[in-house]
Amino acid sequence: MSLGGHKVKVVCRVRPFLKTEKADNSVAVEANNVLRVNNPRDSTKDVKFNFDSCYGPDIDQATIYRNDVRPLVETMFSGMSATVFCYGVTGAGKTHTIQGTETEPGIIPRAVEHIFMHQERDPYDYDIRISYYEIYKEAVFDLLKPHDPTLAGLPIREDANRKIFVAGLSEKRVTSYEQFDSIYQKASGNRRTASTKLNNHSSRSHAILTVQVQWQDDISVGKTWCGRLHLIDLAGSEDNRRTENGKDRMAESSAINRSLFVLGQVVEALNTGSSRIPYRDSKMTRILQDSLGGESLGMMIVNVAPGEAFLQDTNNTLNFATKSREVVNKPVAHEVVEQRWSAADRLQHHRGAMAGRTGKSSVVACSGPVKRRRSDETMDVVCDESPVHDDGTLTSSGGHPAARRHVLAGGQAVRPARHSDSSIKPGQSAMPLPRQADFVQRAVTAKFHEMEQKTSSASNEIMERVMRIEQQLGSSARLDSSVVIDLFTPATKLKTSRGWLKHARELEQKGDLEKALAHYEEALRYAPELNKLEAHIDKLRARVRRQKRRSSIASHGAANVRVGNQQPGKKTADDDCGPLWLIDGLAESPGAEKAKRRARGPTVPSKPAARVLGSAAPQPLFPAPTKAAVATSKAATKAGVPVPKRVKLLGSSAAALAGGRKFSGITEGSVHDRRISFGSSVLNPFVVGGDDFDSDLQQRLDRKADVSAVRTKRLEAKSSAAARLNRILAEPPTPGDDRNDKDFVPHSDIEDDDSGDVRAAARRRGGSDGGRRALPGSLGVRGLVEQRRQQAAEGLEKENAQAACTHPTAKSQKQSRAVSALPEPEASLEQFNEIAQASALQMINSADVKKIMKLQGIGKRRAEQIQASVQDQGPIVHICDLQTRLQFKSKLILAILSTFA
Ligand SMILES: Nc1ncnc2c1ncn2[C@@H]1O[C@H](COP(=O)(O)OP(=O)(O)OP(=O)(O)O)[C@@H](O)[C@H]1O
Repeated sequence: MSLGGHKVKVVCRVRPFLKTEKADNSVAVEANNVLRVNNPRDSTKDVKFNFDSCYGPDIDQATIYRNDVRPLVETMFSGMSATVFCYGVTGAGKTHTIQGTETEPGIIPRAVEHIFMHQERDPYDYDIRISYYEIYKEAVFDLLKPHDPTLAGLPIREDANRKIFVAGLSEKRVTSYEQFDSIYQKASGNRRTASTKLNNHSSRSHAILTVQVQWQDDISVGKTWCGRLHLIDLAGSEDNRRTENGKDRMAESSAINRSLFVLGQVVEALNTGSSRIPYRDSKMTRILQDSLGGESLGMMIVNVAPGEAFLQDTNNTLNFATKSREVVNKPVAHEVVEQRWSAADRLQHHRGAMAGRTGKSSVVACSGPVKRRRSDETMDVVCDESPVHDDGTLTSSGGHPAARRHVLAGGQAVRPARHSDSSIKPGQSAMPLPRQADFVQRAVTAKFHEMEQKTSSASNEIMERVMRIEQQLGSSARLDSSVVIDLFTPATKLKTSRGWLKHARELEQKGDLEKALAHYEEALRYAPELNKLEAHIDKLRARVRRQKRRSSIASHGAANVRVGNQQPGKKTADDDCGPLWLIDGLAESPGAEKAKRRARGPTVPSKPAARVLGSAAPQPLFPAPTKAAVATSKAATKAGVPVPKRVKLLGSSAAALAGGRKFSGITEGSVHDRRISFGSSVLNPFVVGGDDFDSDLQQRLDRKADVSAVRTKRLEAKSSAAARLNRILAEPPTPGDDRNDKDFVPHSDIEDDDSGDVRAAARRRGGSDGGRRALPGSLGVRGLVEQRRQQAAEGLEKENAQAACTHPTAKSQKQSRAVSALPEPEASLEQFNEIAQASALQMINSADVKKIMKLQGIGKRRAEQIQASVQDQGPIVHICDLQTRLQFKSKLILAILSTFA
């Protein structure tokens, strides 16, 4: 029943200045419906906005409700839907208007109170239900349930009448205002709010409270009417520069602003008559779809914050509100909308109705949507209207749909029982029938009950299926495929299953077993009761496995089946290992293997793999492990010789393959610590092996032993060389005949030498004489040390040669280099160190990166550091200056000195 075009009503409300705000005259209500606002671009000019009503800061909540909201609430009782939503920037007073406070209740409490008052006045029995949800970051959450962060948002759907609803949303039936209030207060606590710079309790979501009233008309009996009221508190648009939102608040804010932007686009599209209205672009507009250009009555309360600070926002809000006034709705009265009820309700109602019909209960009226006048309390709702006249003729039309089911094919009908009449049993007529009709009546009654039961169980099943789906929808955004299958009726499931079966059989006949298997499995999903099919699938699975194994062996070659996770064609380190013979009989116990080996005796082939694979007949293949083999294996394990990981299939598996029999070998396994495991079977390590395996292993062991012997010798040689060098260096200087006067450097000469020469640097080392002391070993020391140096070098060379190391290591080479690069000699270790220091300083003060890098422990970075320091701060006088100037650790300084050691 359409009631013609109806424009969206727009009401403007200006909130009072808050204590923290500075009052001004930038926004003012001029008349009942005119609002004057300073032009934000030119404060000398004003802009005037016209709305259906305008309320200033001094107008209370009751007035607004009485003047504008109450008439809209009344329309519910004509079976219409109405929506009231508050719009405005953050802190403009939306929540205050719609929700209010304890002392100043807002629209929601007033409207609900009004509905209950209306109910008391009315003769009808109203079924009042509420649902309450929020749209937070584009996801819908049920506020009547405690917030569960693991749950995804609820989906928004369209029913058969193209009405939008939230699937899986809970509804609560309320019978008094007090009950509503306690539920509402608790649910409001679940709403997400946060403190921002502009509002201490800023709503971070759009909140929608729906009150649904349903009742049955007593004039047009059988018609159930439903009126709905949606009360919406939209979150406010936010300028993040002003709110100074953090990361979390920003994410919320962008979701809010985006949905409000879409709201603007929807209004624009409606006003311009666009072919596409972008309702679906945001959850909020999707929900408001019916109220903006739909079949609901719509009212928008525009909340405005006064003051210059909000002037720009106020102008934007009012411009949007003006546009919204042009939106036209086409409200209609809604008759019975049972499909909106949750499956649980429908099931409950249905069960109640069925029970009522069979005389088990008379509580239908309390749980179901079908309401009756209070005066009919004791009467079963389905018996209210009889489809038959007293004379047994069929009513041509009308009557409750449920009652219509009482009519039978043969034109006979039964008048169902009234529960108020306890003497009448179910199925019995309330009216006496002619005698000859008794028999017919009984037969008909029996038939009727049979049909009722069938219908009842089918309906129950459908209801239960729908309930399961609704639950799934409520708990997760994704539907399980099994639930989707659950949607089908048994007949559809069987039909679908047959379709899959047909294809599967065709594929099996063609020999495409894998695909056939997949099709059979799919068929089983739809008809899990088919036991034979299950057995067939098992068989087919085994066949597919065998087929795969055969093709794998054919492609890899039976003699070279790899184990482990190696990728075919990719060479790994294991490839270099020798082959590991895998001998068949893994599943057998070690005892049985032993017996077999004993029986075969010494006729073990030396190269079984080659032989067996080349032959068509199976051959005995278990070489008895010789003592030597056992010892070798143990030694190999001990020495950590890498275990070969390549496997060759031998034994009856390979032989069977060669002989054309069914192959039962194993292609997957792992080798660990010389044991090969395949599932639960573990191969005895000593069964693994053949002559060539053992000899290969022995060879490797020998090689390993050689290598370690060489290494030990080399190490010994090195350490003795080092010891020798130390001894030489530690020996005290013995001045003697080798004294060489020309090597004596007079003090004055050194002092004048600023070339950075080692001795000069050594002299500069400090001390009481200021470094002017001549080197103590200068009396012929050079000759002596030169001799020692030569001796050391010779010794080292000799030792190196003795080490019989044909491949000298880098370290020994370095050592030799170090010996040949020994600095100017001196007589004692102390003096030698002095010279080392001087040499190091000489290289350092050269400020040549390449030269500096020759010092041990100095890389390019450090060398550059040193260079920069020398260039900036002058030469380094003492080696310890490196510590103070460049924060070098003493370890590093020692390393530098050791360059010359
Ligand atoms: N008419 C009014 N009378 C008195 N105080 C008001 C009025 N309107 C709003 N306020 C006060 O202004 C402040 C902000 O109001 P409210 O929280 O309702 O704003 P809002 O528009 O819902 O903001 P947000 O969008 O951030 O949730 C509150 O402290 C509220 O008490």
